[in-house]
Amino acid sequence: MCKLNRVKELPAVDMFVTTADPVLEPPIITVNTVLSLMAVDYPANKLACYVSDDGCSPLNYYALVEASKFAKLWVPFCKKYSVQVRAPFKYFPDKSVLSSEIDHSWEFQQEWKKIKEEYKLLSRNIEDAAKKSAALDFDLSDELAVFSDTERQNHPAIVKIIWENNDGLSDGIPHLIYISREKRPKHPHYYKAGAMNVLTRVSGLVTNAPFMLNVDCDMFANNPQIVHQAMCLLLGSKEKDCAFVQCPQLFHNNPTHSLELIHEFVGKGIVGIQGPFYQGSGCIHRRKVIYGLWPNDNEDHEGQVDDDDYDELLKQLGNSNEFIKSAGHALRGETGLPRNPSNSLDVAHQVAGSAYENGSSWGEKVGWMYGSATEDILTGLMIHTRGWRSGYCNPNPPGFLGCAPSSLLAAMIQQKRWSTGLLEILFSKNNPISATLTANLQIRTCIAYLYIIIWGLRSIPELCYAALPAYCIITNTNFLPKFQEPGILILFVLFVIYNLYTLSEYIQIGFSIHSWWINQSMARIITMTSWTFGFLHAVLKLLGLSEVAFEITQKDGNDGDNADENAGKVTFDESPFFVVGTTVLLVQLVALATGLLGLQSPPGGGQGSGLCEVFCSVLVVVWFCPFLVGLFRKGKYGIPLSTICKSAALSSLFVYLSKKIYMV
Ligand SMILES: O=c1ccn([C@@H]2O[C@H](COP(=O)(O)OP(=O)(O)O[C@H]3O[C@H](CO)[C@@H](O)[C@H](O)[C@H]3O)[C@@H](O)[C@H]2O)c(=O)[nH]1
Ligand SMILES: [Mn+2]
Repeated sequence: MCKLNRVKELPAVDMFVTTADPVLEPPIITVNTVLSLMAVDYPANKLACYVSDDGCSPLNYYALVEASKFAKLWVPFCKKYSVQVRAPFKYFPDKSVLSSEIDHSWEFQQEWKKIKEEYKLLSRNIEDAAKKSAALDFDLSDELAVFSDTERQNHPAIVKIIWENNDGLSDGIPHLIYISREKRPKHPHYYKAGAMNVLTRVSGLVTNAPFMLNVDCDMFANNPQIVHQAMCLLLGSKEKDCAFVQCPQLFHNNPTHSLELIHEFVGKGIVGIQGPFYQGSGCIHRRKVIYGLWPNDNEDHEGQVDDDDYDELLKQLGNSNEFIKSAGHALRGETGLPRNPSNSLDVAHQVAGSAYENGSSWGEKVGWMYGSATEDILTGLMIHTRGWRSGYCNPNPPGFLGCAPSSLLAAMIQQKRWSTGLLEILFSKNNPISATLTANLQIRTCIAYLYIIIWGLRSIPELCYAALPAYCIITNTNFLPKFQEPGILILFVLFVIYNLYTLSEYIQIGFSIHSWWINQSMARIITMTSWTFGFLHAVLKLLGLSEVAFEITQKDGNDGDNADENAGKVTFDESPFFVVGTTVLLVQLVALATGLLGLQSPPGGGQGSGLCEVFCSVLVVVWFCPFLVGLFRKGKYGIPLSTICKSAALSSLFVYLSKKIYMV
């Protein structure tokens, strides 16, 4: 355990939650995240929770107001009984808490029941309000009047204090503040990065905590000690050793997600170089680093303030005197006077305005960086580029748990955005290579960044490799040695070693063989579909022909009832991702049928295709099994006829071109 008891007073932490769409991100999810943060084991007067709502949704606001009322029961209950998981949607279904805790008295049982009922009521109220708002029959009471006449992409800034811990009680309930930044059609808003920058500025005015925790709306605090744990790293080392502390992204609805493997076998290695990448959620940043400070800005003058450095930075932060003053405090490590949140509201609206960043360096040198759909990796890279290190916090139980996309389509959209965003970084002037050559990014960290940011490039060779066996079978040629030739042994050994090696990684961390297989198949599908589109999108953006938008991932509601029933079934729609996937499959099927029926072209100069080509083709079919099943299913679990027709046309084109190229 760490030595936080040596610290006289715990520092304040501002906690940020971002949400952007009350349909794709049901408010009850955000509410659970907020409740879990408000209930962490940390003095309540040192915490403030800020929720950014890019959806400008009265429903979200209403849900948070209701949540703040429930928090008055929930937070004391959690602290009194040392509840482990402080997101009610996870806590209440787990009946074992009632039976296993022997010393839990009759009193506990009564309270448990009462609070469970209250949570049910809260969920129901939010659901009812959602139905009304869907029918545009939402009662805009006085409090909600600010939302009238607003459009999602066109509205003034709304900053509202939902709950204020007025008496500064350490065992009270932390402040809860709602922010919907100004949006105007002509002003770019930079998606999540823009939202994070507004959160940074508004919180700078209101509480100005030296540390900022940020989580996505679907990522609840799963370990009530997490803020303490992160502080051990942030306060326990020299500043320059830790610009931010990142908890690995883990998922409550998909514990065997392939990201887990990356954390285990790549992430932990990176920790030993300059520290983990910033992953967008479950991370605590130092405010002054976000304001653009370099590790050596105050190195030589321990305790002394180098005014020139700071003045230079302050110039970049926009033109609100109040905000600059607060940023000055933050950069100098002074806490400033604790303020009453309601006193800062006017300026808060100003810094949440869409024009505030004009002429400043937000998004370029300070704050969350603009220019990539994976703003997290870019922002972390820029911090590492300045020479900072980062810390890794992976307590048991895990600090945060999020929600992985549960449908194939949602995963494909997310992966497309990631691959585009990562390539945007590769193609930008801030890429890791130039960061190593011209700034302070260590060479091994550079390689680690390159390892992930070139993901999207992989789609093209993979598509070629998938096409190759089919091409060979159709044209009766070969790209692999014959079965009886000794050369085949080399390939066979490589194939077996690769698969055994990846399988052993799964087994080492206690995952099943089945999860290995599912992830192998998903990796092939995602690479050939999402990453291809991601790559094309990044190229179009590079050529100035397209803009990259942040398509939000669909999050499932917290009821989880329907989830099990349909688990494992893949749903399809007319999305182009499925056209590519179905085409890859059909091409193999056509090739295999051609081979079986002996319709191949007569062998030319070569030896004709053999068993190895057939094996490769069958392997692709097996990887694309979800599509094969989809061909025969009806309704949403079947591939739509229009998609099959498009894919059939593309496959015919492939066969035609293969024969044509072969003839030439
Ligand atoms: O215009 C926007 C778009 C998104 N978000 C928020 O951004 C977060 C992440 O969005 P999500 O759709 O869940 O994307 P994911 O791909 O699941 O997110 C991962 O990837 C993102 C980009 O790399 C990171 O920002 C996230 O932290 C990381 O969890 C959510 O809280 C959204 O509400 C906004 O606030 N404004
Ligand atoms: Mn997400």
